[in-house]
Amino acid sequence: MNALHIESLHYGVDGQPILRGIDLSLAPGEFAALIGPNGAGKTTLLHCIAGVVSPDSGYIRIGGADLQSEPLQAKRGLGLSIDPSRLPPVLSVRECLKLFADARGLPAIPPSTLALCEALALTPVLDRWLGQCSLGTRQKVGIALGLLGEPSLLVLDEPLNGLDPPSAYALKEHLRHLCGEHGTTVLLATHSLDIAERFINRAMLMVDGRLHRDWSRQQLDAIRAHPDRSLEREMVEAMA
Ligand SMILES: Nc1ncnc2c1ncn2[C@@H]1O[C@H](COP(=O)(O)OP(=O)(O)OP(=O)(O)O)[C@@H](O)[C@H]1O
Repeated sequence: MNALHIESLHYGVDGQPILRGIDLSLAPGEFAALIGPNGAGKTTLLHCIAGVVSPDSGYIRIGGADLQSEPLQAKRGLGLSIDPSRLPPVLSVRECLKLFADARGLPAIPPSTLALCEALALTPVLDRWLGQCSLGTRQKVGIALGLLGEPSLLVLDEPLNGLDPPSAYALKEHLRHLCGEHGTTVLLATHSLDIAERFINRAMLMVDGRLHRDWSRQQLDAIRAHPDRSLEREMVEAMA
């Protein structure tokens, strides 16, 4: 069964089409990047998958459950990184993690989340108010919240933005471990092609609300192995 299956997805605002017929399937354990120019529709697609906005037509199935007709079952397996601007400023990092653990039905902040916090250098700020944390720190908290409870499908919007290099490295290694060892599926939207191309095993180029090009694991391996090729260059050529 696919971790994510999308068919003929359309979405628009005020009569303006934003997503123009998306078909996409991700298998368990796939580590996929959604790339593309500004305004292509990447965030909108992630918001449709997370149920933040409802598509005008089409289907989204998460782990076999239809997002529209079985939303609770579909969202049970989904983790979404939280935008740092939406974190409550008057809660401490620990209180916020605890709140999300409660919402997932967990008795406490799971050890795996505390281990991720340690890897992301969040441990020293666990008792600091979110309103007093830097943007990069809140970005890390938003990621830790999305990963809490080890959901089987992770949807991350620009997770590497604002992360210092050691934290970005720790996050990539953590995600790679989740995909490889736990069969977690990751879909992340990113502009950090130079970083992403080294660890993803699938890349999809979105242009003007459509998936324009898809690179498989084998094609990415060939790009990595060639001294003159890069995903950045492939993307520019695909858009020419
Ligand atoms: N609520 C909204 N109302 C009107 N237009 C919107 C709304 N949300 C998104 N759009 C438009 O939809 C298009 C796609 O936006 P989206 O944020 O999904 O793109 P993106 O690929 O994530 O871009 P970026 O790389 O810049 O983050 C843009 O033209 C944007 O202006």
